[in-house]
Amino acid sequence: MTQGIFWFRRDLRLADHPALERAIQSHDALLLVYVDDDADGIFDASRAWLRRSLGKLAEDIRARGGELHLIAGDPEALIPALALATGAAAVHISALHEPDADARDARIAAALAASGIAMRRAGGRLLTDADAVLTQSSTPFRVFTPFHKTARPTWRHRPREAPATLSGCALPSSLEGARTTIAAPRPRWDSGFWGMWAPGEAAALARLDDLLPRLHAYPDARDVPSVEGTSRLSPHLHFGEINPSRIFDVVQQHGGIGADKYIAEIGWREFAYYVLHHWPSSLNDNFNPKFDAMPWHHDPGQLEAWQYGRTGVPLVDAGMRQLWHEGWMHNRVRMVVASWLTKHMGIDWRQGAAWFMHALVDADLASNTLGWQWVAGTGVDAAPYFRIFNPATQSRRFDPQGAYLRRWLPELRGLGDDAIHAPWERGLRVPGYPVKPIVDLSAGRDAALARLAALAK
Ligand SMILES: Cc1cc2nc3c(=O)[nH]c(=O)nc-3n(C[C@H](O)[C@H](O)[C@H](O)COP(=O)(O)OP(=O)(O)OC[C@H]3O[C@@H](n4cnc5c(N)ncnc54)[C@H](O)[C@@H]3O)c2cc1C
Repeated sequence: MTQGIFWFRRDLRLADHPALERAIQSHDALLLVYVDDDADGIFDASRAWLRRSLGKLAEDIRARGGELHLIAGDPEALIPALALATGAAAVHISALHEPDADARDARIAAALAASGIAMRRAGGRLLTDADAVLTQSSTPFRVFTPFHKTARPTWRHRPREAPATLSGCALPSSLEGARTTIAAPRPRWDSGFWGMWAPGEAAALARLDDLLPRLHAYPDARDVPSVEGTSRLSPHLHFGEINPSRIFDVVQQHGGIGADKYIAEIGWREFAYYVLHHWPSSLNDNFNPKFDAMPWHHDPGQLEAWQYGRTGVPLVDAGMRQLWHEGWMHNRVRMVVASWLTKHMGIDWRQGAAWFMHALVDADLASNTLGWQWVAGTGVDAAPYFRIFNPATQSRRFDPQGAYLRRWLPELRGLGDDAIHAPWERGLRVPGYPVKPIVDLSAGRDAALARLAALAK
């Protein structure tokens, strides 16, 4: 009988799971484990998600006769120890496609190999082979559209049913001391999340089903923050509760208006991982080094006003409060709040990205970094720095009746449909809300352009 280990990470599902399928085919007995490593890049809001997602996965595994063991500690020590204690022939994983995590996996693979144990890595998080999708001169793409045109024809989906049964291997007694549970946040700041979210594979598949009848409206509705115009699949994708190949396949088969636009957004996620793969330093460094000399503004007070939705700019404040209450923010509003922070307030994109990583349930190194560098104008793709969103104009355009603003800023509910976008323009004073924006809109824009001009010299 051969023993194997399946190490779950951000692939918390049972269907469409190439690594799990291979592990089941390779061994008679499979120990299923999740290692809770606080240094694993799982930040606060997403940790609340993780806790519930693991609970659902454990239930799904139990229903098939198996057991998911949750242990805490450093995987570099625990995985080899577990493999030795169980006499495993191989440890199976899905690739994470993040520079630090991949380097750690390579070290674990080397440690296992030294004991004659294999580490078997499969895909399942992405559709694109980053090393195979290149320009005609064999260099990586720097711009989304040609990347997407080249990558999309290579995307494939091979449906895989969830296994009907799973074996229930016990945790070796030498590792009993590492057994853990993930505690609920204290205080329960996440309580607002769960009216909106249901972590787990079944809920991810239900979200995909829910999208299909709305797909025809997606190209326009995706920009309107007051309606459910998008799929809200991002945290499910982040935790691997659904394989993006399934989404691609289902949406492509459904077809019609909206399918291509939706698939292009899945393409942006692919592009984010592609950029991270080819330029791993873009996690911390400006993609364009010209911006290294940017004189970012250091102002903890202003940063905090942005974080807690007290800038006096309704669309920015509504977005930041949605983020705090739901652990998620609409994409259009993410762009506006990020532009406001980096351009009008002149604060380094890395500070905004760090707050998002803390507060988003879909916090994802690749997509978050690409999003911030794109909006800040320091990144890949043709998004110039001098593109500066006017938050009042954006608000009037994408939330004309102020429905989104009224939802998240109850203090402004009594204002008229136009005044609510920029109360200061009419000298309106609303108790409990800033009298004017923390940075004047046109002065902030001029200052941002002046910083750019100084860089160009
Ligand atoms: C500053 C900034 C930070 C961001 N941080 C993150 C993040 O940490 N995690 C994250 O998943 N997305 C991030 N995004 C991208 C995007 O805002 C979210 O993916 C999207 O809002 C999720 O909602 P949805 O699932 O309803 O999207 P839908 O419109 O339904 O799109 C479907 C899927 O496509 C992918 N997608 C859509 N837009 C993008 C995009 N611009 N970049 C990458 N993938 C995209 C997501 O996986 C999404 O779930 C960020 C964008 C910006 C501007």
